[in-house]
Amino acid sequence: MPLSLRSPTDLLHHLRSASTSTLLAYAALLLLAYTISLAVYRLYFHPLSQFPGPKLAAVTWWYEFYYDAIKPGLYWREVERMHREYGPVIRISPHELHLNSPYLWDTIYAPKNDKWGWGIAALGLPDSAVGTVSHDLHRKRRAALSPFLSRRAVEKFGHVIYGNFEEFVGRLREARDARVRFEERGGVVGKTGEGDGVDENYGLDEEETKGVVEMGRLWHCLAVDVVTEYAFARSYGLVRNRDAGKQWHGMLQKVMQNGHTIKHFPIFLRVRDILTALPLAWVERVAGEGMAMAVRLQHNMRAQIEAIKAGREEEVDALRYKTHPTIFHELLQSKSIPEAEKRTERIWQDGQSVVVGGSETVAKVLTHITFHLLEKPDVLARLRRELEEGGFMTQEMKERREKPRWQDLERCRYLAAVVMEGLRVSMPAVQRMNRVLPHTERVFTIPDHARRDADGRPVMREYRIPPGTPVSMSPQFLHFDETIFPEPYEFRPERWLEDTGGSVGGGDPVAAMTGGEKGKRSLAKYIASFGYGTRICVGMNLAYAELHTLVALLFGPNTDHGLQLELYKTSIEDVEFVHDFIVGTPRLGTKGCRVIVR
Ligand code: HEM
Repeated sequence: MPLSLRSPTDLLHHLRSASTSTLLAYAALLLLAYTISLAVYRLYFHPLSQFPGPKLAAVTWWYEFYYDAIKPGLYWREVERMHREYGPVIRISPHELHLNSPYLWDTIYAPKNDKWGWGIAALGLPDSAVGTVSHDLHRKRRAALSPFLSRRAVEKFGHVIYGNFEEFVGRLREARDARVRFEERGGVVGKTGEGDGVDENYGLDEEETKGVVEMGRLWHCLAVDVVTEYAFARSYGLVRNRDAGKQWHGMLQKVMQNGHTIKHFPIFLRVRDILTALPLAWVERVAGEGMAMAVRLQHNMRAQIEAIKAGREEEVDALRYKTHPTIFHELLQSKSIPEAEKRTERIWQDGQSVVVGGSETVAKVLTHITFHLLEKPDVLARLRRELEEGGFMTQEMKERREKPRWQDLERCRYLAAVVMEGLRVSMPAVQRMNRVLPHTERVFTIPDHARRDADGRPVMREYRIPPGTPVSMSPQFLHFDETIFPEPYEFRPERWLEDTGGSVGGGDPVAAMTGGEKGKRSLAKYIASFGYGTRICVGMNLAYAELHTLVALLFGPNTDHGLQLELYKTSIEDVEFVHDFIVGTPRLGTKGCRVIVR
């Protein structure tokens, strides 16, 4: 019988009397109609409909999800392909434009633009400075954080880096001894190819017992130890505790790999909340020791904050700061934020962001530098020569067995160049940096390399970005842009010495990067490893102090550990960035940057 509905009451009556299968059919039809109209809207009527890009990416988030989560971490490659086909401004999802032009970084990141809430929700730290969407609120939160990480503050903490480095050297010595013992039993570890005593089928752990060290993990543990001692006045001790380091590092790799899935389905963040609420023994059983350590860190931070607030941290050993005030003392005393901003539930998030922000990033750069120095003996030799001849250690310092100071080391131009090149190639932060453009149209004119004029020059094009549009840019496109860094895949520190703007070795590297020193921003302004503009990394001073000092301590001629590293079955494919798991990650299945110690 044909359906005749004359009023909404008829419709309701009809639905009430309809069978389940009819209702399901109606629901499916409705869903189909909604999907089709949404697709039509996004393709033809959406404010971004005029921008080029694959139709599927404009219609649905699943396009991005596929490359992010299934491929995984390869959407950046697809975005790179889209730029080649469609030009410098493209639509990469229903709501987001991606821009690729070295000339737009200041335009997008220097103004007071907000972050895009969707883009940073996966971090799970909405009340930390880094997770704050609003520009104005972020300014206050950052002002409270900055003094703790200022240059002056960092200069006083050289001993934190040296102390933890000693533990690191201890681990390298253990590895050397393990190799010697293994070889004494007739095994062979080294670049011997055929007949090598370490079987390719061995896992990393088995290799470790024969003296092979995966430097990515060891640097990571050291970076965690330094940043936790700096921020919470007690080192997490991952270098010393090999198993804990392994668990923690493994957990973090998984969290980073799942970052994109959480971005698309933030509901998974609730799993973290549930885990935090469970007893630690259960967390360990359900999610492993690494996750239990992360939850324990959260509990400790909360307890430390509460104890400081109540003035009773001296009473409990586990909460007492051993050597210096913690990041939480700084935040609780800050005049830059009102009392409401000092609630425990907010400031532990700043504590967490410092651990997350200051560990794998630092480790990634150090791992790349390690690989390239060991792979290029001429670069290593030049570095050692310049450190030797630069006068960074006086005779008295050597006699007193003192360590070189960061303030002095950063004057070594070649060391600074090695660090800058490490920052460029290692891609410690590869995620798209989102900003929402303000509520007025933005217009800019840039070259479109996908279209050429009769003389082969890129055509200049004007782009009008609708108000309120989320836009993003990716550091990897900047760092490997051959118009700025010729032969971009070559690790060539010399390019920084040729830089007429003198980006390196002339003093404060942070000032050089942020344009604080007039005339010192030529090449450095094309480095976005630390982010860019108003949200640039607040931990840069500590990062540079670690990078300069640790490279000089491990590879320089003035230190007394007497150890020599040699790459072990490691090629560029084991370190170079392939997957965007928030930090740049090499091919899946690699055993990482492995060395043996002599
Ligand atoms: C080579 C080392 C490092 C790299 C490559 C790096 C990279 C970055 C990047 C890309 C951002 C901006 C994120 C965004 O736009 O949302 C950032 C922010 C941040 N970093 Fe770092 N970082 C490094 C070292 C550190 C260290 C050592 C610390 C802690 C002591 C730290 C703490 C932070 C914090 C707290 C923020 C948030 C700043 C804000 O939103 O105002 N980072 N970092």
